[in-house]
Amino acid sequence: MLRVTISTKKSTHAKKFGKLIFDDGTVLDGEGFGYSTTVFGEIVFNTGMVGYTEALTDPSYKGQILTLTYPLVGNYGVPDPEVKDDDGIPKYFEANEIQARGLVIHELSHTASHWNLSMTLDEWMYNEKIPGIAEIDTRALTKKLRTSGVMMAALVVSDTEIDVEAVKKQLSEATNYNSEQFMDAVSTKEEKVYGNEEQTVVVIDTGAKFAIIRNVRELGYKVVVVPWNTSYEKIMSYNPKGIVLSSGPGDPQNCPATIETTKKLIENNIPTLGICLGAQIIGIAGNTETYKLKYGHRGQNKPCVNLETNQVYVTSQNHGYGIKPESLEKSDFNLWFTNADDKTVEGIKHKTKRCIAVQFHPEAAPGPFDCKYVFEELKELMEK
Ligand SMILES: NC(=O)CC[C@H](N)C(=O)O
Repeated sequence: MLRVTISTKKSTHAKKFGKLIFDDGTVLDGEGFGYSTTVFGEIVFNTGMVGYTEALTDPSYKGQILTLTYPLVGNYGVPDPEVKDDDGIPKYFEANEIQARGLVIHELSHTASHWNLSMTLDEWMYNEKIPGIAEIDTRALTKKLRTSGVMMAALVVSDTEIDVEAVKKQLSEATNYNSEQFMDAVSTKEEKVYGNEEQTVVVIDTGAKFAIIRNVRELGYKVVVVPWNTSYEKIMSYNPKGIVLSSGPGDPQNCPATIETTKKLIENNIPTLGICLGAQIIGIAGNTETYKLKYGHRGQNKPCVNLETNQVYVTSQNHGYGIKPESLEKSDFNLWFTNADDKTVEGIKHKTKRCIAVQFHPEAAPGPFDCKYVFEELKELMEK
């Protein structure tokens, strides 16, 4: 007989004050949860219905306060970070700790039930010292961001009354997201090796999600993860079959060392796949231009058309910058994928070299696996 064990947990923390204070002066009242503290960051929204554990640990959310539009959050709890895969990578998370600065939701589920939960969302965020605010109309908030564009905000969770004027002053002095430097915070400090296969793929870590490493491992290669500013010569010393430029936070222009390395990878026809930030870096290295989107693409149901097959795929996305469509014309790339909603650039292929890139997340985590074949395309390039 099949026996399924469902774990159930209840949050036990006392009620806290919570306020969300925007750059434009708007103040929203809510109920604080997680850790009592004040954070400043760019406030963005994600329209996915599930996947808060993956989203919160995605290093691309560094420096951002994440709003979830789905109205009920936390009901399946949080799995055990100690559960690892065969390479010793946490199985259910995208980094070793929460990366977003704070979380904004409508209703927090105080009771969580799931077969693999080890704690509630409230407990996890408390342990990781991350503030959360509930009882916010996150759909109205999303409409606001879609109209005005993303902006800086403060999220305050406190056990005592909150002094709004004092926080407004701090917010006006906080470092703007656009000029924050994230690479030292998200990139590995030293090389990391996974597996002992004969052939190697080097992942340049500009804030890589664990799922990117997992997917390259599934292709059957040893993976060497290197810091974001590793030189071309150092990378070639691993004798790689191919390179993956990872996802990551912030403006791609803040990764000049990676852009320089990428120019050489392209010049020397080294098989390369870029994902999200990695795609933008490849774009800049190959003479396209990037720009900041008004409110970005963050969700798991973003339709993209593969122009080679005219097939539409539902993709997982989390980005605030993009490659300017009009800059492709005079660049070294052809358009590969386009966004069916707003015609933004979702994938590019080099005209003559073994270099491909996607703006969406073929590794999903969270989201649909429909575009996993992009990793197979890298494999084909490596075996050409
Ligand atoms: N997920 C990512 O790699 C994001 C890329 C980049 N930081 C952006 O926001 O566009």
